[in-house]
Amino acid sequence: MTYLPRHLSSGCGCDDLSVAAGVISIDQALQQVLQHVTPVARTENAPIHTCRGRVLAAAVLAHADMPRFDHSAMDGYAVNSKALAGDGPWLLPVNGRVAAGDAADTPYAATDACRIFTGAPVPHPFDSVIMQEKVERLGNMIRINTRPNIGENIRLRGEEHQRGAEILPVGMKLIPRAIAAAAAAGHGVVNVRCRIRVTLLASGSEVAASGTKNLTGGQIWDVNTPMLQSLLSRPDVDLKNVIKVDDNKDSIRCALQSAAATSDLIITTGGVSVGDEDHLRTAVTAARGEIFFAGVAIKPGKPVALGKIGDAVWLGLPGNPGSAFVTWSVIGQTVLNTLAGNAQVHPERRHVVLGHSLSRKAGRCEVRAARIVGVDGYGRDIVECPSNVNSGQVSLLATSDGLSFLPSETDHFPEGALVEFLPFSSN
Ligand SMILES: Nc1nc2c(c(=O)[nH]1)N[C@H]1C(S)=C(S)[C@@H](COP(=O)(O)OP(=O)(O)OC[C@H]3O[C@@H](n4cnc5c(N)ncnc54)[C@H](O)[C@@H]3O)O[C@H]1N2
Ligand code: MOO
Repeated sequence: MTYLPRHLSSGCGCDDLSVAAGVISIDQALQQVLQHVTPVARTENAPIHTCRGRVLAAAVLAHADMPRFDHSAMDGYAVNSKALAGDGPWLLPVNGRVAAGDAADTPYAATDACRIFTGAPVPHPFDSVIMQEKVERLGNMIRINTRPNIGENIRLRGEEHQRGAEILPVGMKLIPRAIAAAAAAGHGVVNVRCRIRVTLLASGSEVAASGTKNLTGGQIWDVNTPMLQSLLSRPDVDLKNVIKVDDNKDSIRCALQSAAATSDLIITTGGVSVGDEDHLRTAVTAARGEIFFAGVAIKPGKPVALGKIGDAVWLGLPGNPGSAFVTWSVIGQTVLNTLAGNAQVHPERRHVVLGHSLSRKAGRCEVRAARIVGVDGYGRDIVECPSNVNSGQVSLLATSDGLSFLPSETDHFPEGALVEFLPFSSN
């Protein structure tokens, strides 16, 4: 059987051969992210039930052995199997009763039995619990026909983990199962990274609020703001400001400077390309910011940029909504996960099978929305992609299942080719 590795690494794994002049590969862009972006240092203690989606800033250690004491896994009778002489059946007197919550610190005679219930501590010297269905009750006696195994139906102290054991590692994103594990280890509060303070800035004089009635001239509805607001609606993000700015370098510079004072991350859309009305890069520089890269061999989304203004990271997404979505998914998520201290910085990709042949112009790694249409004989998902991509179109994204990655140097893909796939469910 052929095993394909689950893709947790950075790029598309194939876009580092020939890239257009002046742009870097997706892999290189993601390396730049890891080089320049560091986790936000602020941490806080929070009640565990509020921590879904938050990132652990300190490992969760067990406050006690788990289970904390030997206890019964069944309702029945605790007996001492070593005291059952010869062959059965055996008759034992039932002296005592232990229920969940009882202390059970009084020892019993070795030849006694004790009524016991699920979760109750097992008193000394009992070494097994017989389910009540397997016992015949005769007044104050029980009759046992089969010798119980030592340890039968007893959960032993520390068998799951010992006091001090690491239950959850630093950098883990808390899912409900992890919250359960923290609670079982004795924690009511955990230490998590503070939420990442984000400013979202949509640039473009033509951009009008989504839903605006009676658009005039060259106005368009704002797609990027609601799209990114919803993508940023996650527990590790505090979306502080949502701003719209016209294509004016000074206005953009002012907005960036004030955002930098209150944000860990500034996400802008539009104005990041090379035209006279594209002011983001010059505004970042005018705000005494630094640009790490501007231009990646990704289609759509080539002008995507990363930099820093003061202590705030700047992520410049292109204006075309399809490009903004793709670059957010491929690069932005890694930026945010890194800031959030999440140990898994890259969204996880897997391999899927192309359900049809596809030809295109090589040069950039192409990231196309894809729909899962079936499963092949090996259980691998089969996907279909649209025949071409327009970075302004987002309606297709809404009905797709994920993004497929077409390597930069390849211009023809036969039916059945394996391609990388980033499922939307993990976004
Ligand atoms: N001479 C060149 N021109 C362009 C290049 C290039 O390399 N050389 N790259 C093209 C590519 S690729 C992209 S992608 C776009 C991105 O440019 P910008 O990031 O500067 O984006 P804008 O020009 O501001 O806008 C592009 C497009 O998107 C619309 N838009 C902007 N904001 C929103 C919004 N919030 N909601 C919906 N739509 C939005 C805007 O009206 C434009 O139609 O540059 C190419 N040009
Ligand atoms: O890279 Mo752009 O997003 O093709 O239009």
